[in-house]
Amino acid sequence: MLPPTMMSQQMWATMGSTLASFMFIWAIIRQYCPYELRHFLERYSHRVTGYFYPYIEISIHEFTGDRLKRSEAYSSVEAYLSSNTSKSAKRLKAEMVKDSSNLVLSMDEYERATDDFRGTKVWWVLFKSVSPGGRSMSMAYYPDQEKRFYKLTFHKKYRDIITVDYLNHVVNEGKEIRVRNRQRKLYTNSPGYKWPSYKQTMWSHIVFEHPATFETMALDPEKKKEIIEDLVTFSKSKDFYARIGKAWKRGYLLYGPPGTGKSTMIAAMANLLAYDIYDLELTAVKDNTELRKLLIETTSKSIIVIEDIDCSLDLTGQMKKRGAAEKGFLEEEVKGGGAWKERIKEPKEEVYGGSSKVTLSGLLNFIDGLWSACGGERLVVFTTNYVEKLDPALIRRGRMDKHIALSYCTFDGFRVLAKNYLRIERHETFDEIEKLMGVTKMTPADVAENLMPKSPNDDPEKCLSNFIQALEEVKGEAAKKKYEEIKEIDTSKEEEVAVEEEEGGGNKEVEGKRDLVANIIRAARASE
Ligand SMILES: Nc1ncnc2c1ncn2[C@@H]1O[C@H](COP(=O)(O)OP(=O)(O)OP(=O)(O)O)[C@@H](O)[C@H]1O
Ligand SMILES: [Mg+2]
Repeated sequence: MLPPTMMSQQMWATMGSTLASFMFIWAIIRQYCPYELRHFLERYSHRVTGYFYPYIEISIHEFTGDRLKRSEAYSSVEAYLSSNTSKSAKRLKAEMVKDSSNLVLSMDEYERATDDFRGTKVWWVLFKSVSPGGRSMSMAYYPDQEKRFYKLTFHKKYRDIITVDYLNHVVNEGKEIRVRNRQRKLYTNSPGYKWPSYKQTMWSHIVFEHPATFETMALDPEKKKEIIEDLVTFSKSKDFYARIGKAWKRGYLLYGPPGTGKSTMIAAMANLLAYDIYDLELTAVKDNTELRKLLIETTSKSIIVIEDIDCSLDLTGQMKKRGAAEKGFLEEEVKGGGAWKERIKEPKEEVYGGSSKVTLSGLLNFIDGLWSACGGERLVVFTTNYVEKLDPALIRRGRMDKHIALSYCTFDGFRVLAKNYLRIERHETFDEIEKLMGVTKMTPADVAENLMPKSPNDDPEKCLSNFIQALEEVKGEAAKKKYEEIKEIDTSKEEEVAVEEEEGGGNKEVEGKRDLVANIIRAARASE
C-alpha cells in the first residue's frame, strides 16, 4: 500500500473533496448539535476513518505536561533524525543546542523524511502548532506558544516491529548521538559550600576542555598501547559485564612521583572515551551519607577521580602524624628532578567544618557497594605519590582493577615531548640525550619545562642545547649527592679503620669504597 505522500493525484483529489464535504458537515454538527451527540460522533469518527486509513501515526511532543522540561524522547528522536535522515530531508535547520559542542542539524518544520528499518518504510514529519497568546484574568500578557512535535507514520501491518523494535532503536541511537555530541563537563564538589535547598545537585561544573591526549603523552609505547586497549575494551563491554553479573565500572590506580603525568593521563582518558570527569574532593565531604549522595548524582560515561588519595583520607589512622618522614621519603624518590620541591604535597586539611567523617569503609562502599552500580559505564581513578601507604583493602584487584606506575621520563618519552614541543623527530643530539637520560632521573614535567623556549628567539636547536645542559646539571647534582652519602658512610668507616689499624688489621671494604668515592668525585668535577 502506498503511503499518504505517494498516492496518485486522482486519489488525492477524491479524498480531498470527500474530506472537504466531511469537514463542512462536521462544522455544522459541531455548531448546532447537543454536546452528548457531538462527543459520541467524535469518538466514532476516529473508528470509521481507521477502517479505510491503513496507517498508524505516533506523535512525540517536545514538551509534556508543565512545559518545564524538554521531553527526553523528543530530544532523542531529534538527534536520531539529525544524523539518519539529514540525507533524505531537503530542508534542514542548524542550531547551537544547549550542552552540545557543535552545530546540530535537524529537520525543518513541516519537512518530511523517510527512514528504512529492516525493510520497513516509515515517514517522519516535524509539525508545529501555535496556540495564540492573550491576556490572563489579571491582565498579564502571555505570548503565543509554539508546540513542536514529530509525527511518525507507518503501515498498520508493521505495528509490532515499529512500536517496539524501531522506536527502541531510535531512542537508543538518539541517546548515543546526544552523548557523542554533548559538551563534556568537569564537575567538582566545592569545599565548604552550603548547598541551597533549591539547588538540585551537589556538583558544580565547568566545560571540560583539557587538550591532553595519549598521543601527546610521554609514555612507554607498549604501556600506552596496553592502557588504550584496556580503556577501549571497557567502554565496549556493556554486554560482557551484564553477562558476568558485574557492575559496569573499572578502577584505576595511578601512582608515581609528582610530575609524571597522573593528572594528565586522567584528562587523556576522558578525551579518549569522551567521558565527563567528576573530580571528588574527599576532604570536602561531610560524611559517608553525603559521599553516597554525590555518587548517586554522577552520570554514566564518566570518570570519578580522587586525586592524592593518601592525603585525602585518614586511611591508616596516621595521616596527621605523617609529614617530615614522608617528605624525606619523597625527596629520596625524586632526587633526580629539579622542580619537584614545590610539588611535594602536605596531607590536606579537612575542609568541611574541619571534621570530614568519611571513613575507609564508606569509601570502599562508594567504590563497590550496592550503590556503585547505579549509572554504569564509569571509571574510578585514584592517584597517589605513595602507593605503599594505602590500605591494601582499598587497592586490591576488583576495586582498583588496574595499577599503573608512572615514572621518570625515558628516551622514548623524550621523543614524544620533542615532537610536541619542538616538532623534531630526529636530531644529531639525540644520541647524546639518550645516553644522558640513561643515567639521570627527570620527570616528564621537568623534561617538558626544559624543552620550552626561554626567550622568543629560542629555536629548536637552542631548546635542545638548554635541555642537554639541564641533563648535565641533574647528572652532576646526583653524583655530588651520592658522593656526600658515601663520604658520610666512609667517615664513620674510617673511624672504625683507625681503630682496626691501631689494632694492626686492614679493611678491604673501606679501601674499595675510597676508590669509588674518588671516581665519583672525578665524575662530578667533569660534569661541572
Ligand atoms: N607523561 C607525560 N607526558 C606529557 N606531559 C607530561 C607528562 N607528565 C607530566 N607532563 C607535563 O607536566 C605537567 C604536570 O603533570 P601532571 O600534573 O600530570 O603530573 P602529576 O603526576 O599529576 O603530578 P602530581 O603528583 O604532582 O599531581 C603537565 O601539565 C604536563 O604538561
Ligand atoms: Mg596530579
